[in-house]
Amino acid sequence: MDVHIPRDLEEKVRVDTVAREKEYAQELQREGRWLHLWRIVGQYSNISIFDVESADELHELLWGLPLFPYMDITIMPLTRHGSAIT
Ligand SMILES: O=C(O)C[C@H]1C=CC(=O)O1
Repeated sequence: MDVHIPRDLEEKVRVDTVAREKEYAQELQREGRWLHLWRIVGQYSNISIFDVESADELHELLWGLPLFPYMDITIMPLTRHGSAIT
């Protein structure tokens, strides 16, 4: 996820949206649906791993992100590697 918040977005709206994003992201982590959340060093971007049942579920989850209107998201579906031991 690459975040591009417009520079002219009202400060109050930006602060509120980022706070709601954090709350939403932490709730999904507590639910076990957002397994990993890593910052890409030096960028307002993250690498995330979700555990969802379907593309529809992921779609709904991503649309619910308060920062969604300001994000470019690339999706890479993963499946378990046959040689993985964990
Ligand atoms: O900061 C980001 O990378 C965007 C987003 C993802 C989780 C969160 O709290 O904010």
